[in-house]
Amino acid sequence: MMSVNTALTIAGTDPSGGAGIQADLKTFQELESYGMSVITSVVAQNTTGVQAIHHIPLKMIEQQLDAVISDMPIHAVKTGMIASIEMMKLIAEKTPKTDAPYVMDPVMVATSGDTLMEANARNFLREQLLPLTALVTPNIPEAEFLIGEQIETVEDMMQAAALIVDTFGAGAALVKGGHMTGDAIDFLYDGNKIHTFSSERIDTKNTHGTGCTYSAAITAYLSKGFSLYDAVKKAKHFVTAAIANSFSLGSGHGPTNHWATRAEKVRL
Ligand SMILES: Nc1ncnc2c1ncn2[C@@H]1O[C@H](COP(=O)(O)OP(=O)(O)O)[C@@H](O)[C@H]1O
Ligand SMILES: Cc1ncc(COP(=O)(O)OP(=O)(O)O)c(N)n1
Repeated sequence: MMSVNTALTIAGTDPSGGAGIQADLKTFQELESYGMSVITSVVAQNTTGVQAIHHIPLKMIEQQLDAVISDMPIHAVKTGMIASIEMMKLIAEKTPKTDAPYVMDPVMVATSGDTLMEANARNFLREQLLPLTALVTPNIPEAEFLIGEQIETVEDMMQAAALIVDTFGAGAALVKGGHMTGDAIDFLYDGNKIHTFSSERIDTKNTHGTGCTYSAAITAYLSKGFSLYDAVKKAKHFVTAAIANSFSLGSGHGPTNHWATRAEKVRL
């Protein structure tokens, strides 16, 4: 019998296919981890921004979680958009039961500027959910919120990664440099050491869903048993190729190309 590794995403949706659950499942599939999903919010959005949000009733989120956790093996879990404290409480109660590494993309605001997490839920995320993670993957504004300080330099990014782990209790922190200028540099602090992952900045406006895709790729690699360092290294390659081969679809920030590494014909 063929053995298979599995990854679960708990997140909101993107009907235009570039971000959220859709990006996560595409990424899991590309990286040959069997993808599963629990939907927290249905979001009417596209490359130009968010038009409307419908939160799934709490009971239904719980039933989705129970359905997966009670029946399926889960080798890695990621969360994306979790809008409210009530949803966070549920996830904090249920996900540890999976015993799988937990990757949190602390989605607060979309690139378009639309808010995806209620303001009062941010502190709860930091205080209650963060300590459950194997890895948290904030972009610059999210890292600034988590540490309560501005980030202006690469030294600030490294310090933020260390603070998020040593002070706030995340298992590891990957502070992403997509919002900086110059090369796209990310810093991983694993509790012992800072690791640097760098690529040239690609001149494109098609970056819708980059954060979702990156954290989903890390989750897929962890589900397959790669170390945290190797999972991030391979995922950085995956997201860079996805941005470099992105699609000018829609009239705003187009989506990335989730099959770009397959097209390279290189098995990572
Ligand atoms: N224009 C770009 N060229 C190359 N890499 C980029 C570019 N924009 C973002 N990245 C990379 O994409 C990944 C996602 O980062 P980021 O855009 O900061 O996240 P988010 O989508 O959560 O805001 C990171 O590895 C970052 O360095
Ligand atoms: C449902 C949903 N979740 C997360 C995001 C944010 O996606 P992200 O990859 O952080 O980047 P942008 O799409 O904002 O560029 C989202 N838009 N929708």
